[in-house]
Amino acid sequence: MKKNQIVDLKITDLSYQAMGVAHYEGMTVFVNNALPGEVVTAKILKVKKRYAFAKIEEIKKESPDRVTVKLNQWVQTGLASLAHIKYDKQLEFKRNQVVNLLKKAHMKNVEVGETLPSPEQTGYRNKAQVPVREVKGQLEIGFFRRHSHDLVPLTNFFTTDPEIDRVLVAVRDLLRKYQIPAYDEINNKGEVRYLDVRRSKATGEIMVILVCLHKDFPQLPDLAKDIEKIKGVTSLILNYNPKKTNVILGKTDYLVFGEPQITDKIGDLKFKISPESFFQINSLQTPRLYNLAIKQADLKPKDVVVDAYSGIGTIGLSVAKHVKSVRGIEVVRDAVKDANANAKLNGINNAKYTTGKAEKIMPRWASEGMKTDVIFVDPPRKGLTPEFIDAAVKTKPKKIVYISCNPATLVRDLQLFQTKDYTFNRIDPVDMFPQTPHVESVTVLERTGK
Ligand SMILES: C[S@@+](CC[C@H](N)C(=O)[O-])C[C@H]1O[C@@H](n2cnc3c(N)ncnc32)[C@H](O)[C@@H]1O
Repeated sequence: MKKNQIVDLKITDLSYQAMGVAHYEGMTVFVNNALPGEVVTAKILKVKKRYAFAKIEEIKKESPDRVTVKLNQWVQTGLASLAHIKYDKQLEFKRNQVVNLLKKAHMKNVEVGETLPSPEQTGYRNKAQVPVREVKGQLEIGFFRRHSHDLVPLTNFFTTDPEIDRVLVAVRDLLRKYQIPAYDEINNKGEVRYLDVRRSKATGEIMVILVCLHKDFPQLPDLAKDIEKIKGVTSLILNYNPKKTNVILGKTDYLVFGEPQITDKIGDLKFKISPESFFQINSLQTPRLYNLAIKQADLKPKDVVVDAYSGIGTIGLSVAKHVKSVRGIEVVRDAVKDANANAKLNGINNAKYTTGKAEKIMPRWASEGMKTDVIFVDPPRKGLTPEFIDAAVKTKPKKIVYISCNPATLVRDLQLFQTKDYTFNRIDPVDMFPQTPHVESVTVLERTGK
């Protein structure tokens, strides 16, 4: 097989990154945008030892699950790489990810629920973080083409709240008006690197964060005055990121106008959110995810609860009024400040959040003799660490409720829990990210030993 070769392929599967999978002369070929059941003529783009990448030249037989996508760029950029598949098939795809990983790990007798659909399938994101770059001599916002830093200009981000798209475009136009340069990542020059916009569905407040190379620039006062006039915008923050790095946000925020936080709601509780703090991006699906987790936790008034990887305390504070106490752990200092302030804001006085790495704090608590009843964990994609798992089980919780955004690390961690007298019999996938291959899920582990 050679680069640029044209081949006919029968697509038999969908990879976990949503690429069509075919086999050709002993090689596995990943075909962008192709669906199982399709027959395509494809051009080989890259050849490795055992696999290759290809792109479709022509679809000879189309899958009945294919839907027409208004903008090809949504699929090309990875912004919405499942958008060409019917929604019910997307849900099936996500469930299958979990089923296949369990099978690979020889984990039997586990029921995998149907994926809980999201109430909104597009426009559901309450936050957008979009790169700003110069393309053909003009400042543009958009999304990077998959596996590259080539900006594809966009104004409709499809999965983002349309009100956020409106603000993104308005700010882009102002950056052009004041001739503020886009970031040039090759030479680490220019000014605006990213636009980060958050909108609270509950209050309508909109926070704009300009991620900039410098702390200040001459046009900032005039730009700020105009941004303040954009309908709905309640605060502007300059995030200072001087480094040559792929990390989006720098370490320092400067408040240009408005409140330093945005207020959102989950159920009856209010949450104040700082720019660096994590907040679930699918506002309508979040309470449904939490309810699924909390219902299965079967909490009692005497329970001591740990909320690990707590963000701004959304899970722990949602249960605090029904249990004895909540202790939370979170690594981002501002998020911990938000969590403790959010406890006060909601009249909760039995919840306390601590700054630090969960894999360091949990062993400390265990060695101090802490006993728990229920532990909620909601780690980032890399999952838990053996140190955390060891310490968590030492505190002897009846239940560990694992909210996961990566089924591969989930299954790895569940295997380790099984060696420590914890068992589980079902996993419930929840669609937090429609049109993308991301799989969220809830698993409840129960203690079997004494
Ligand atoms: C998927 S978010 C969940 C947040 C929260 N439970 C929620 O539902 O909004 C994961 C959180 O873990 C935090 N985090 C990442 N690594 C961590 C670590 N080693 N120890 C503690 N927290 C960590 C992140 O800052 C983020 O707030």
